[in-house]
Amino acid sequence: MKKSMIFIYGILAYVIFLITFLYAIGFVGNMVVPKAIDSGTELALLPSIVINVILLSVFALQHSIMARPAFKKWFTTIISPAMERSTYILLSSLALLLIYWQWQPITTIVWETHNKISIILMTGLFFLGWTIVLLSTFMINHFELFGLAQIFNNLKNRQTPNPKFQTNFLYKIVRHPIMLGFLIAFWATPRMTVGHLLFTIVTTLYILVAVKYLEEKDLKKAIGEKYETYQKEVPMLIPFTKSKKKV
Ligand SMILES: C[S@@+](CC[C@H](N)C(=O)[O-])C[C@H]1O[C@@H](n2cnc3c(N)ncnc32)[C@H](O)[C@@H]1O
Repeated sequence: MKKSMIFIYGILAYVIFLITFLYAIGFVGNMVVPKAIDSGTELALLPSIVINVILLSVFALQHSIMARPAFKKWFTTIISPAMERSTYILLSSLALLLIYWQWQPITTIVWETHNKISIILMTGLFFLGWTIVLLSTFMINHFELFGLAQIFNNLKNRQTPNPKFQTNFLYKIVRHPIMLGFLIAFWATPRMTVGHLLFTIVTTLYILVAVKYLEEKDLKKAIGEKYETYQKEVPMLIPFTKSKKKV
C-alpha cells in the first residue's frame, strides 16, 4: 500500500480509537453518552450475563492474540509493519464499540451512596483512574503505542526504533499504571449495579491474567535480566507494596 494511504489509515485508526476511549468514560460512568453500561431495555438475567461475557471475551481474545510477538511476526508478512499497530488499535476499538452497542444492562443495585462526600470521592477517583490511564500512555510512548510514530516514520522513509523500556514517573511506582488506572475507573462508582459489577469483575480478572501470564512473559523474554530486576523492585499493580529500593 502507498505510504500516504498507510498514513491516512493510521490517522483514521487513531481518531476512531480516541472517540472509543472517550466513549468508554461515558459508558462506564453512565454519563453524557446515549448508551451506557446501565441504560437500555433489560433482558432476563441469564441471557444478559451470557451476552455480556461473550462480548468481553471477544475483546480479550482480540487484544491478547494480536499483542503476541508470534502473531505480529506472522501478521507483518501479510500487511506492512507500519500498519500493524494501527490495525491492532482499530480492531480493539471495533471490539469496544461492539461492547457499547450490544451490552445488556442489569440494573439491580449492589451498592449506592447518597452521601455527598462519598459521591464526590468516588467520582473523583473515577476520573483519576482515566487520567492515570491517559498520562501513563505518554510515560511509555503514546505515539508509538497508538501507531502514530510508525505511520509517520514510514511516510518519511525512516525506521521506527524499537520501543524503549521505561521505568519513569508512574512506572517507578507500579509496573502497570495503565491497568491500575482502568481498575480504579471501573471499581470507583457511587452506584454499582450487577451489570457494572459483572463488567468490572471480568475485566479485573482479564487484566490480572493478561498482565501476569502474557505481557510480563513477553517483556521478560524481550528485556531479560533488567525486567526481572524491575519485577523484584517495583510492585505489579498495588503501589508501595515492595520494600526494596526502586529502579
Ligand atoms: C497497553 S500498554 C500497557 C502497559 C502496561 N501494562 C501498563 O499497564 O501500564 C501495552 C504495551 O506496553 C508495553 N510496555 C509494558 N511495560 C512497559 C515499560 N515499562 N516500558 C515500555 N513499554 C512497556 C508492552 O510491551 C505493550 O506493548
